[in-house]
Amino acid sequence: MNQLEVFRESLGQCDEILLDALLMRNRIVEDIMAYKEEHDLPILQPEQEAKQKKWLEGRMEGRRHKNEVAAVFEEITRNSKRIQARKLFDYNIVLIGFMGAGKSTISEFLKTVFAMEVIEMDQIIAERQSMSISDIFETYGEEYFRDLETNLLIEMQSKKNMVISCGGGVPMRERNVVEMKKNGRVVLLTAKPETILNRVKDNHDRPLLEGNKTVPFIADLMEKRREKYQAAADIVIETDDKSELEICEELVKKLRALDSEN
Ligand SMILES: Nc1ncnc2c1ncn2[C@@H]1O[C@H](COP(=O)(O)OP(=O)(O)OP(=O)(O)O)[C@@H](O)[C@H]1O
Ligand SMILES: O=C(O)C1=C[C@@H](O)[C@@H](O)[C@H](O)C1
Ligand SMILES: [Mg+2]
Repeated sequence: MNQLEVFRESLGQCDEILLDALLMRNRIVEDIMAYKEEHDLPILQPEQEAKQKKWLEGRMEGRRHKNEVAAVFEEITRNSKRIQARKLFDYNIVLIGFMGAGKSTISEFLKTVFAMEVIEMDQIIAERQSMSISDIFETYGEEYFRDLETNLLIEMQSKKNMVISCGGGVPMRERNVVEMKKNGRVVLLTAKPETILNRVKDNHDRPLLEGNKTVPFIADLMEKRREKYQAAADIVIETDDKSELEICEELVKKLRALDSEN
């Protein structure tokens, strides 16, 4: 064997070790999940991730290839999250609820903790049409916009493990509810009108609320939509005075309970 062949042989041995370690790590991730479920422990423990990051920084301090190694570990962490998410949910999670209920916030949190992909329906529709939602309403009318929503929900049926953050009016059309349920569990986020007002008062991106930022207006519109939202929901989560972590933990628990019934 010449020197080059010796190096390649050694590299191959390193890859074998890495491969075995990765397979073992992935199995342990699944075991941890199963243990947490069995013992009714919180699935989400973000402090663990922070601990692992700190450990790596300590171990790599002043060493060569620090950034390269950090990038590999980031990817390993992301993949562990994906493994967890796939084990927990083999469908899409569809978030519905009133403006300001926290659909986008909780979607982003699910993306962080489970590395799930997020579809912001309003954003995708606006991007694809190269128009703002208000302009689509003004130019083509609400029916046209609702058709775009229906088509996007149908498109999402071929995907798995996505978080779909719906526009506030999506569940108002019955067909949309039928389509979202074909490959998704529907999570209704609720909040009291006072909470909603508090959350949206300084924001100007919600045309329906512009000039109407009062508790009576929000309560009235909420009441008009309540029945349809409730009818669409597989699970409901009240979000008042709860952190993102608490809401997501409740979401995981309730969805798992629902899945074990079916
Ligand atoms: N659980 C929470 N606790 C405190 N603040 C929250 C919570 N959830 C969301 N918020 C805040 O409320 C505001 C509105 O939340 P978000 O944009 O996620 O609502 P949304 O349901 O996506 O609204 P829209 O239907 O208009 O898109 C944001 O500023 C967000 O930071
Ligand atoms: O509540 C609604 O009817 C809407 C909410 C927004 O997300 C947009 O989808 C649009 O402005 C309609
Ligand atoms: Mg949103």
